[in-house]
This record gives sequence, C-alpha cells and structure tokens, in this order.
Amino acid sequence: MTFIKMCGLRDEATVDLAVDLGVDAVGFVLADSPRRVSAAQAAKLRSRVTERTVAVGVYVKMSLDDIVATARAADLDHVQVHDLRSADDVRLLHDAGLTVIRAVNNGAGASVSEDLGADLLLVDGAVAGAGVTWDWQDRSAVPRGRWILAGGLTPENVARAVETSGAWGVDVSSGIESGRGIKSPELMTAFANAVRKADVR
Ligand SMILES: O=C(O)c1ccccc1NCC(=O)[C@H](O)[C@H](O)COP(=O)(O)O
Repeated sequence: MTFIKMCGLRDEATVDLAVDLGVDAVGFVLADSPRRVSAAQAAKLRSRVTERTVAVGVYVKMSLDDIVATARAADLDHVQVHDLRSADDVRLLHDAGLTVIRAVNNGAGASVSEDLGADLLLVDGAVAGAGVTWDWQDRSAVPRGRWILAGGLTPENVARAVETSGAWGVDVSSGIESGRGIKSPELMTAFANAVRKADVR
C-alpha cells in the first residue's frame, strides 16, 4: 500500500478528515508559510491524530535549536526538514529523539544520492508547497529504497506519478486545496481514493 502524507493541515476538521481517510501521515508547517501554524496550534492539531497516523513537523530556514524546541512543544517526534546540510544536522535531530525526513527540492542543488543518515527521503518539486511537479522519469532524482514523492501531486496525476517514479509514498499539499492554504474535503477524499485505487490495480 502506498504511504500517504497530507501536508499543511491547519484546522481540526481537516486533521479529523485525514485521520478518517486513513492517511499514514499528516504534516504541520512550522516554517514561514501561508500554511504556517504555531507550535501551540500544532500541539492542538497533533492531539487529534490517532496512533496509526504519524504527525510530522515541517521546516525550512529554521535553526536546528528552533526545530527541536517547536517539535517538543507540539509533541511531534517526526520532522521533515527541507534544508538539511550535513550528517551532523541529522545526528543532532536524532540525538533529540526525532525521526528525520530529509526533503530534497529537485533542482535546488542538494543530491538524493548524498546519504546524510536521515530516516526517510522526500523528493519534492523545486519549491516546497508550490504545487510544482518534476520529471518523475529522471532516475538521478530518484533515491534507492523507500522514498516519498512530492511536488504538484493531484487526484488526477498521483496514480501515474507513483507508477512512473516507483515511489513508496506520496505527499501532497496544493493538490488538495481549493485556494492557497485552504484544504478541500472533496479533493482530500479524491486524492486518498485515487491512491488506493491505484494500489489495487
Ligand atoms: O507548504 C508550505 O508552504 C511549506 C513551506 C515550507 C516548507 C515546506 C512546505 N511544504 C511542504 C509540503 O507541503 C510538501 O511536503 C511538498 O512540498 C508538496 O507540496 P505541493 O507541491 O504543494 O503538493
């Protein structure tokens, strides 16, 4: 079964729906963004997440100290970081008890073949949360093993994206929104259904 992560959730009803849809992970953006939530808001949202769903703090351009502090304040034990620079960065987050998803923005300089020791890789479009796709056939952008595909996924393209790229999981934000930062229950449902339908093919 393809791992599904829905990112940029900002209100309790949306988190409840994601949990009801059986998604595997939800992401709360704690970095500067139209989708940003405070650590206190993330803690509230996190409390709605049941055991089978992973709650992930999402970060870019924040210090490692701030990442650890906000993840702790929000009771998050998974972090997705878009600008990890070194294995030392990852080690520091691991030492703080965090599971680390290293997000690589395609074409932005970082390489998926460089092993920083993160627990999971997420390969995104050029700009995080912008709904931009990338060339899923580009084997140099595709990591070995388990990895999550992100960037411009929608209910319409997700089945083809998984088939083309061979990704283990998918992550979506813009493609389940009716406007920037506003999640659509219909699109969330359609996205989860599209992935599940592709899984049984
Ligand atoms: O969503 C944001 O605004 C954001 C800001 C800073 C760091 C990460 C951010 N989002 C990450 C994601 O939503 C997803 O992991 C990924 O970029 C997919 O986004 P989309 O192309 O919109 O589906």
